[in-house]
Amino acid sequence: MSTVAQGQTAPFAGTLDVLSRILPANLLKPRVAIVCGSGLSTLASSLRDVVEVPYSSLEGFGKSTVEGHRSALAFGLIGEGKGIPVVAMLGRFHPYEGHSLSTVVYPIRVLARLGVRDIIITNAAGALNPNLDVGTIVSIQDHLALPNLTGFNPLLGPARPNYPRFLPLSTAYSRPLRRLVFLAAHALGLPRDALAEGTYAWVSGPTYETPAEGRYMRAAGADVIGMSTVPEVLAAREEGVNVCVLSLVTNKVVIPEYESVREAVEAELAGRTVEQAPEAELSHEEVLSVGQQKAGVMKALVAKLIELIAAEQ
Ligand SMILES: O=P(O)(O)O[C@@H]1C[C@H](O)[C@@H](CO)O1
Ligand SMILES: Nc1nc2[nH]cnc2c(=O)[nH]1
Repeated sequence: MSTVAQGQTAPFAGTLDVLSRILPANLLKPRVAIVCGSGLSTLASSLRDVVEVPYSSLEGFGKSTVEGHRSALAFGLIGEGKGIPVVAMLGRFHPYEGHSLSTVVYPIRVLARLGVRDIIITNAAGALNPNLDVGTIVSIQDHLALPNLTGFNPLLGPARPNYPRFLPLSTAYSRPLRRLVFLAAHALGLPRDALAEGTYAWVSGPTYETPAEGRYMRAAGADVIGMSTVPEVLAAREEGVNVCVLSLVTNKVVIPEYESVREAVEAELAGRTVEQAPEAELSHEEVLSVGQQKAGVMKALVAKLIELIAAEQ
């Protein structure tokens, strides 16, 4: 197995050939794809008649090395009767793992070639908007990607036949799919504040934000922040696939008011004590544990959304 270097011709024929030999006919042409974010691989447990294909058997696929991500595609059916064929990526690739941007988006391009028309991309994210509580699902309506604006973009490279040179992104997050997300939440009877709308900021990671960085991204208009998703959105749009992104808020980004250590020391020297707020630090364990605890609502929402997508055909 080799991954896809920037500028290298992607090995689609080999990947598709392996899949066509492994999968039964009713699973080979999935209509909808799900990308499972950190701690969210249980989203695929709504599928039945599942066939799992490890990434290690697929040329061009990398290995997910982040805890909470599995290295396999799961093909299966959702819904009653004949069912809707769906494929789930049980884990994704992040650039901070050392994967090239071409490897990060290669699975998305493969899914498009299998016939996927709608992709539901999920992630675990930190809330910058103080009104978003942990456990809220945010339907993403836009993104803010400093890496894209400063030269780290999966679409960089020579123009290719049949692909737009300048991809417009003003409608990247499908309004028809966002409508169905809110209808799905209504059908499930979710409380109003379980689902919000907002803008996702993409950062490369693997460091979490400093307070100043968090404050900056919030001031720039972002509601949640994470280390994935946007490269996948770009590749999906370039392939002509409709995109829906759901972020699960696993933590609030810590943006404290600065407390002066100088004033605390001066008070101490003067024999007074000054109360200082406890300092907080985020960990991936916290992200995963919240993701796993709250995955149930996300799973129900994604399954209902897929049923509504199929019903609109
Ligand atoms: O793959 P996602 O975006 O769900 O994972 C988030 C972002 C980082 O990869 C990781 C940080 O805890 O979780
Ligand atoms: N950058 C970033 N990614 C996250 N993924 C989950 N939580 C966070 C966060 O607070 N910041």
